[in-house]
Amino acid sequence: MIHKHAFEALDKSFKDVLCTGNNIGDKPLFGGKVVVFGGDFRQILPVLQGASNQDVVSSCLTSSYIWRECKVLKLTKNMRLLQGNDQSDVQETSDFARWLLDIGEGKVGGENDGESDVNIPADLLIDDSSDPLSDLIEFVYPSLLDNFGDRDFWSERAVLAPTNEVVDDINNRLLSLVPGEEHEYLSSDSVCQDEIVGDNFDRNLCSPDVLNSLHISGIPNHRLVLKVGVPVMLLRNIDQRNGLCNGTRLQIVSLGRHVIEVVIISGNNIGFRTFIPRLSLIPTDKRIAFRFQRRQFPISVCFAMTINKSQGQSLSRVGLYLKSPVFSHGQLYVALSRVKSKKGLKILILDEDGRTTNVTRNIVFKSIFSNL
Ligand SMILES: Nc1ncnc2c1ncn2[C@@H]1O[C@H](COP(=O)(O)OP(=O)(O)OP(=O)(O)O)[C@@H](O)[C@H]1O
Repeated sequence: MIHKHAFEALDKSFKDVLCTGNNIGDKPLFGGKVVVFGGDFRQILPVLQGASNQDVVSSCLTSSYIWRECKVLKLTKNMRLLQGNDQSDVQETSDFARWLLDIGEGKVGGENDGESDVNIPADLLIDDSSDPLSDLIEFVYPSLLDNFGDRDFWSERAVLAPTNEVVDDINNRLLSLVPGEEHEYLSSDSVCQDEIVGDNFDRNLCSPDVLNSLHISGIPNHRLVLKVGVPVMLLRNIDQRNGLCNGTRLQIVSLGRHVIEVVIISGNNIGFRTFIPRLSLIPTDKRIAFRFQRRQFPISVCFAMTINKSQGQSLSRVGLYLKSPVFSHGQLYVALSRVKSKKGLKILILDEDGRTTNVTRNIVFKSIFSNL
């Protein structure tokens, strides 16, 4: 979800462009233009590092002066679930849709202050078996080797997990299973020049080895290993008109030295073939005390993806792997609500001892709903 400051900046720009006079208080909101916002406050709220629950809620549109002048209209049908089910499933679909809303609003798991343990129904769980993770992967990607060449097979399925670490493990596991020669692409990392000029910058703190070892959300890893045919996700907006946006899923067609040929497998332009170049990417993570740039292909393997990255996607098969529980508002709801049918969802939950369980954590900052 977008920070309220983005909407407030847009409001002020519209007022500057469309209104006369110097007193901003006299100018109508958005310069008098009607603006339609779309969103779901059950989903993940703005990501603010190190912020308290209250800071996060305060960063939302509902805490802005704009909200006082908004009229709220509510959508009542889950179109995603209506698409993926036939008439025989009406009751099951309606019960599942209601359960999803209850998860999103923190009504499952009894009275709580925003964090609760919820019991997941048995028919959604991967049963205890000798290798439950393999069972989850087999559910999402059945007969992987037989289907490897089929583009449609990759377009509507994913394993989801809360953290990048778990996602990387699953991606590496699946990459090693699929046929084909591995191509390794190493990034070139360097500290941005403006950090160094005229400063007592300690270069030893950020040697190439240190920079290469950084794993940062939204930035491809230093070492990117790919094979022809694997699904990858684009990590930057490259060409929105042709459907090449942050989050678009692609399949590798060929692996060159300087460019990678891909075909789009999700979004508006499925089937479009194009080339992805290396880009210089600068992380915005405030936990890193200096600015550096990584020159790398802006893609990551996406057999598995983080729950945050899955926002906006509609999938026919989802395997939710909760090796550790979710850690922020809306993540469980987003993960569970990506599927087009209940049949397309399986969940594997591990407890602290690594044993399968049916209980997991749900986090809902309930104060976000107070202004709606
Ligand atoms: N009016 C409609 N008729 C038929 N299908 C629809 C309609 N509206 C949405 N859908 C389908 O429902 C799915 C979800 O739509 P969309 O991604 O626009 O919703 P959303 O509110 O952005 O979802 P989310 O925020 O949960 O990602 C899509 O597969 C879309 O094709």
